[in-house]
Amino acid sequence: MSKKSDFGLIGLAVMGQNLVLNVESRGFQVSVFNRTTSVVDEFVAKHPGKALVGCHTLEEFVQSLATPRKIHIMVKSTAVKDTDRDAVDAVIEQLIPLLDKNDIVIDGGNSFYQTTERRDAYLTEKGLRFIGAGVSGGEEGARKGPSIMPGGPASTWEVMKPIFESIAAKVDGEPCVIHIGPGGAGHYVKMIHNGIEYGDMQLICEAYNIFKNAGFTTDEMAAIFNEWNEGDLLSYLIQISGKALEQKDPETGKPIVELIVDKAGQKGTGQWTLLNAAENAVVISTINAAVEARILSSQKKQRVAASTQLTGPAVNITTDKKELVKKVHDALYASKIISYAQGLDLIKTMGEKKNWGLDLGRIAAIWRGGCIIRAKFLNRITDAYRTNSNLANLMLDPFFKDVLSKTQQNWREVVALATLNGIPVPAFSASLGYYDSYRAARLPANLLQAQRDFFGAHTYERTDKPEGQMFHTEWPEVIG
Ligand SMILES: NC(=O)C1=CN([C@@H]2O[C@H](COP(=O)(O)OP(=O)(O)OC[C@H]3O[C@@H](n4cnc5c(N)ncnc54)[C@H](OP(=O)(O)O)[C@@H]3O)[C@@H](O)[C@H]2O)C=CC1
Ligand SMILES: O=C(CO)[C@H](O)[C@H](O)COP(=O)(O)O
Repeated sequence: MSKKSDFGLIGLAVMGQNLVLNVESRGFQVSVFNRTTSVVDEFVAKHPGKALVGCHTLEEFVQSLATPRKIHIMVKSTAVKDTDRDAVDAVIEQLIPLLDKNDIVIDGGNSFYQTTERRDAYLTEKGLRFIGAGVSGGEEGARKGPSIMPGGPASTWEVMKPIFESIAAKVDGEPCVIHIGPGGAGHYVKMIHNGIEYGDMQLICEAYNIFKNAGFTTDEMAAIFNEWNEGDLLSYLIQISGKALEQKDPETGKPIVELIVDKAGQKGTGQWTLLNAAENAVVISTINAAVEARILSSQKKQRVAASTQLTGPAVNITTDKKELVKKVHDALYASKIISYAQGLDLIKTMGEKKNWGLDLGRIAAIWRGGCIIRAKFLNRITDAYRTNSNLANLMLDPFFKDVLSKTQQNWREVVALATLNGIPVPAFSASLGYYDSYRAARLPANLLQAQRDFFGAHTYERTDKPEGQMFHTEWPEVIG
């Protein structure tokens, strides 16, 4: 073998293959390996003339790479606790004896950030360098330019920067990749990106469900999403929703969306986001609602059985169609802002706790292109944090404050309309509940504190006494 490769990738499934083609297209020679080696042969044969080196063993693969080696692992990740071991660990274990000091191992899969921290410590101890990089954009993004969220030592990032910057999506000439922070910071931010992705998807589905119940045809709904994609809601997920609604089934001629079973899958990143939010006492009610909506959707048999037993109102939506479209647009826009406010609040909280030095403005900027949540309004989020990096909550940025003020009447009407008609809008209403709770100078938690003190002598603070001074009341006995 003459020239050594600049980059190596293990795991030639959909993401791996497309990333390889992307890296190769930027002028790098890439070595590839896959556990099932026939996949290597098929892949290389399918792309004649490209600077690809197909390898049948890991030994051959490692030897084909220039040092320090840059090895990107893109295999199935399933570990959900730092004690779990999965395919990424299996590949790392096989690689370790073959590598030299300072070689770089990158895990580009959707790994849980705590497993990334474990792997980082483990490989560092072995004299190797590790990067846990979240990659978003699906198949198309991987091929044409994803958003990449790498975590790990800044010095290792510097080595990887030329390749990562050349393959990432570009927005206004800026690559959609930055060094997120040390350790598991990159995979952590990717996890929250996915939580936000869940929120966006559920909100779009709730808008669709209202339209459907109001009697809109699938083509009408497609046209609405296509139109929305020209305005404030311009985003990849709105775009693909419009396109999905347009698609007809070749067999029946019916809209394909209406033939798809209403059971949502999920691989885990949304649930991890929920667990992490609970651990850090951060409210992410919109994202929670989105994850739970997928769970309830998957309980199809129970829902079908319950639909014949539990009653609800007959749907009767008489709102003018044009007016309804505007109202739902505003409800979706406002709820989306809340979802991002919550996700970013969680990132901020964890970043501070872990001392990761996260820059929310720069993180929002790399989500503007390449990734699944890419959207026009991420420019506004970027601006908001560039103007005030200490913003307590995205809702308080002047631009978003104004949007929430202007959209809230329609938002409230949509939640009320859906509720009165028995149409579930868990994410729209959770978002509104968050907004109203966050802006309330006084919540009913005073009564809650009284209850706690009543049954458990948990004590409370008083409005007329200094903060931190605790009181207890001798409540009457109620058990006779
Ligand atoms: N699909 C997507 O849109 C996105 C996926 N991701 C993440 O990227 C990673 C790759 O995703 P995707 O391309 O969909 O592929 P999959 O998650 O379906 O993983 C398949 C790949 O993993 C390999 N693999 C599985 N088990 C092992 C093992 N024990 N040892 C070695 N290799 C193994 C397979 O090899 P073999 O061919 O031998 O079975 C194959 O190359 C995942 O972590 C995923 O979560 C991130 C962003 C988007
Ligand atoms: O990471 C991604 C995009 O950013 C993947 O598409 C992810 O697998 C989607 O998650 P889920 O399968 O849980 O819907």
